[in-house]
Amino acid sequence: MADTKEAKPFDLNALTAHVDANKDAYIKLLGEAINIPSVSSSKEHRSQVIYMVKWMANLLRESGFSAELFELGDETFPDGSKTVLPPVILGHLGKDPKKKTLLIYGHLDVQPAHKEDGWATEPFEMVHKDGRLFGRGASDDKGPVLGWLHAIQAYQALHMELPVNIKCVFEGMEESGSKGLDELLIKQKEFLDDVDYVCISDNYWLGTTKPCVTYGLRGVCYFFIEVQCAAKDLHSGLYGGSVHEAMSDMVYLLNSLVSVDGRIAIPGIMDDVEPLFKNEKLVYSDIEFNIDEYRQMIGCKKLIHEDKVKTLMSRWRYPSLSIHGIEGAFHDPGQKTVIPRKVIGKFSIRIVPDQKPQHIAKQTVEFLDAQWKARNSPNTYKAYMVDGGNHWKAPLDNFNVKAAAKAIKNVYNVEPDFTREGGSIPITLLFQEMTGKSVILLPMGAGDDGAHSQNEKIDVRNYIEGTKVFCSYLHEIAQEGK
Ligand SMILES: C[C@H](N)C(=O)N[C@@H](Cc1c[nH]cn1)C(=O)O
Ligand SMILES: [Zn+2]
Ligand SMILES: [Zn+2]
Repeated sequence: MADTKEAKPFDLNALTAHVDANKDAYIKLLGEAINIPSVSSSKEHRSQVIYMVKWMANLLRESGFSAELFELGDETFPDGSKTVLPPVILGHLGKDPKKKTLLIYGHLDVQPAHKEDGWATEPFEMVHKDGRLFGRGASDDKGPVLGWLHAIQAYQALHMELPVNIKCVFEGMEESGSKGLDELLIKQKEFLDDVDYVCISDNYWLGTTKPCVTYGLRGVCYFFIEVQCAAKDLHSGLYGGSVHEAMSDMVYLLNSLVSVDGRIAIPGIMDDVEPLFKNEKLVYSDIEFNIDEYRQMIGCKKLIHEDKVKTLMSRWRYPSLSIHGIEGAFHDPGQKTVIPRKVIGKFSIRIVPDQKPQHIAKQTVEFLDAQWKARNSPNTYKAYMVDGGNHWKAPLDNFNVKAAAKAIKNVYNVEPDFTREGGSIPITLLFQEMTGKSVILLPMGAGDDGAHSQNEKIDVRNYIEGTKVFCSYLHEIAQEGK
């Protein structure tokens, strides 16, 4: 926003007071964002994702950003149908050559959600209850994206000069593998030329009380298995016993992938996992993490490992395989007696340094092909990787990490934990490789926010204090060499 008044000196107290005073407006805006069902995985919601991206671009422009929308072309689905991808926002605010340039990234799309999945309230209508803001995307990632905007607006409202030039990349396909984003950034590579630091707020604290700075992510390789047994669904009473059923084949294949204690059965899958470095376990033992609280929070009777270090290592530095669902299978309540004609099994493998998506794809498909051969079913079968996203790990000894830790200390008055994240943000490694600069994750939400789950929420405290952390970080990151 054009500012004719003389700039005031930096004052964190004034910024935090401004954030507190605007709490209600910030909550209202998050409510507007949550009410847009920007689910990237379904064709039906695509217009809503596009609407969400344009909504955000307008907010950025109102705050003085130049925010350009870049089209990514079409997405082709496995059945051959196509739909347009949502555009990506490449924005910038300030081009002062004397200032450093910070790149922030976030996503405006969300995971699917239906009240019938077990939500207490409508997922796309924000509910403010007991200091919590419920709704799909509250923590992942609409709250953090708006937090950045509000932090910048706080500087502007108080006529404090922004300490850094800001660039932003906000996309609408992160929850579906960030389709098209790599290609766009490679094509627009000059956009990243002058970036000095990258900061992403799209993950969560480990627990509910201690803030953290995150230096690693797992990657994700997502697979489909298709099995077809007939031209149409069949009455199981009339046809059962005469047909090789696709669903039985699918259960056999999916069951072959992983053992009860989480061991992935694919031969060679662990070969490229980075060996433990000397005393690595100490890195995890120092982190504040209560294994019983964790177990209770997720509502499990028993975890695979009872031990804190092993659990953290299994979430952060070892691969895992999860089975997500079977498209075409009957899942409604009640008793439908059908033999589905075609089913698509969906599973993913979270990958870690030094595993490579293409190699994982080859090992996995070869394994499934061998299982299929052993099954000796006459049905039609196909297994393939639909998306492969890289892991990311960064050094901790740099100014970006220091600035983030200082910002946390300034606001929360604690030293953060340094964590890795079991989830994935596919574009992170490319930012690091293309800029050659430090990338960090600075989470806003808490470990119990329920991202991707029922009743996702962000606590008002995290939303508001997290915005203050961003205010402070914008100042701290500008201090290098000063
Ligand atoms: C950690 C981040 N907020 C997130 O939820 N990422 C997703 C990304 C993804 C990639 N393919 C599908 N989803 C995740 O880790 O599942
Ligand atoms: Zn996210
Ligand atoms: Zn997510």
